[in-house]
Amino acid sequence: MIQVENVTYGYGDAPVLEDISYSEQEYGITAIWGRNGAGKTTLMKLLAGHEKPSKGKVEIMGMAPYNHAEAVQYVCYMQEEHPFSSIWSVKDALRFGKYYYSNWDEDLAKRLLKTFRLDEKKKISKLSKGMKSALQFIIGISSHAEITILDEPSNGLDASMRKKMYQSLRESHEEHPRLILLSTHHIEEIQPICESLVVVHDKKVFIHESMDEMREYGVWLAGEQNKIEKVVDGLSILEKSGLGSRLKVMVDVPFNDEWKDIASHHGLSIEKAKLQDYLLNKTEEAE
Ligand SMILES: Nc1ncnc2c1ncn2[C@@H]1O[C@H](COP(=O)(O)OP(=O)(O)OP(=O)(O)O)[C@@H](O)[C@H]1O
Repeated sequence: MIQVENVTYGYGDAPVLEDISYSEQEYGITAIWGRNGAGKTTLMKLLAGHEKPSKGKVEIMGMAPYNHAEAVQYVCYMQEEHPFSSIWSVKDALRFGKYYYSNWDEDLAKRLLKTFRLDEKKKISKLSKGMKSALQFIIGISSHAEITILDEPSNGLDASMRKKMYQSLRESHEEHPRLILLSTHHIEEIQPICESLVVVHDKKVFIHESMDEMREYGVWLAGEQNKIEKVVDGLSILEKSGLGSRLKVMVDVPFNDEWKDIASHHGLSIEKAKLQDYLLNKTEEAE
């Protein structure tokens, strides 16, 4: 569905993404995570055909999306601050969605307006940041586009609205499976509804893994310093803190029965690290 081969792209001389290769061949929800300025939006723009790679090849359904109407008909790309016309109302934006996306689900759009308490008559220019995000999300998800790309859909939404968003996303995807790519800084919250994870870091697609796999990684071990040092010898330590003779370390291993047995055997406490903390450490380690 998506094929990126040896792509380099930058806005000036320095590349933002360099020689990246990445593909998605199955339906599912993929979260794209990375530090500020890592290049998530840039990757999404390349996929949506808004930018042309300086080197390499981007393909959507076997076609290069840049300046290619046939290819982009499969794509709905909702930018972070989507440039709606300032005179449009919410209703106008939905009318645009209905006109533009051939698989548009009007019932879903209407239902989601109620879920997010959006008034159809309200001018988009008068919406709060969170309400605008909700509108963009509603259009993105109601498009039923084969490839739906959402840039920071939860931007500005409060915790309760984010919860509603994740739930609607999962339900809609289960009813109409498709490929949904979304960038996020709320990885901890969104990971339960995602099939896979892409991490953009250091100009590369640094990680592309199934979420089931990623959820397992990152283990906190705590206990007596000498015991910890013995157990983690030769392993990748992602974070370390100590107090007196006690040590706490995050290790780059899976949280599984084997590690629970090792910890119990050495009298150490063991805990799963949060995915967000694990990724922050992994990307720091790689710097
Ligand atoms: N239109 C532009 N002109 C020049 N530089 C740009 C432009 N858009 C992005 N950049 C630069 O490209 C880099 C990647 O930006 P991008 O928006 O893709 O990152 P991001 O991962 O989406 O970041 P964030 O999480 O902060 O939204 C940054 O250094 C940014 O300053």
